[in-house]
Amino acid sequence: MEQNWSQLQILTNPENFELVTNALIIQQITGIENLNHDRGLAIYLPSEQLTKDWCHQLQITLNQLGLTDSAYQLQIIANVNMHWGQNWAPYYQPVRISHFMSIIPSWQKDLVQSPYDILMDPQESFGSGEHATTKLCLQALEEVVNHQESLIDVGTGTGILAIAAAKLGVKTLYGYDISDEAIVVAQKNFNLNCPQEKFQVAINSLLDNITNSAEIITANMLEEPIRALIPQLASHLKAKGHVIISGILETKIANITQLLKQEHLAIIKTSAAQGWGCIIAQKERG
Ligand SMILES: C[S@@+](CC[C@H](N)C(=O)[O-])C[C@H]1O[C@@H](n2cnc3c(N)ncnc32)[C@H](O)[C@@H]1O
Repeated sequence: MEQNWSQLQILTNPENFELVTNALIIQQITGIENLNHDRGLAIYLPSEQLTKDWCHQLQITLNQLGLTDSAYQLQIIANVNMHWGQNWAPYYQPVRISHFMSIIPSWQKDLVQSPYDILMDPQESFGSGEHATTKLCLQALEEVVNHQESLIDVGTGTGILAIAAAKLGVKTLYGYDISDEAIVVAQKNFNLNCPQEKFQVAINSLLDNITNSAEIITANMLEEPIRALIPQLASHLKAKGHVIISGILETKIANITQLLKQEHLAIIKTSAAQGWGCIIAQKERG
């Protein structure tokens, strides 16, 4: 039977995006996209799941996180994909990441133009390329990847960063996530894009009990897990290895760079888009 999906739009100012993202993650939602012109954030849920009770619970969570009712507006667009691949299509156009990399919805394979283009099912987990933090990490990967052998992607989500790294030439890829849904989706997307490469994906929080190291570590997560991850980074990075961090607000870049420096990671570059920040840092010594 065909699944009906509805879109929930949370209309609010960009300075509230992190709080709304936190609330959605608490509600077990990871597939979050920015609405055009930064009008707010949107998610998709099976229509029968997107009930008034569900929205009420979200309002309670938003409230607990400090967002008052007047700061946002919820709007439901019912049954957006009556026909899979037709009604989704207006919402998910290819997302241009750089001169030679785009994210293409998996049902529009014919739009793939470059070997670096990535196919994605955007509805599945956070990491469809729509979000500024994912774009910033992908752009950072293009700058950093240069014949390295291995990459660890913490909070892999759809696996999008590991896929991009594999396409850019990294040979051994590891992805970790606390969500079992993400693990399945990441592996599926990886196989769709890079069937010939190896991707070891596992459920794990941060890098707890992980013994392997890599030349690049990517982590696009909220500020709290990023802060918890920073002390672990150096020991999982090979000599002169790079970390790419995003998911933090642009206003928090200075705080996070400070923590990275304390772990002897030198700041190579910071960038920002739509209020979100991204940091590239490098291990100073082996
Ligand atoms: C913002 S999404 C990023 C997805 C993808 N890497 C990207 O760049 O688009 C964050 C992901 O981190 C995962 N996550 C959150 N806390 C985590 C933790 N402590 N350890 C591992 N993964 C975590 C979430 O389940 C989610 O899939």
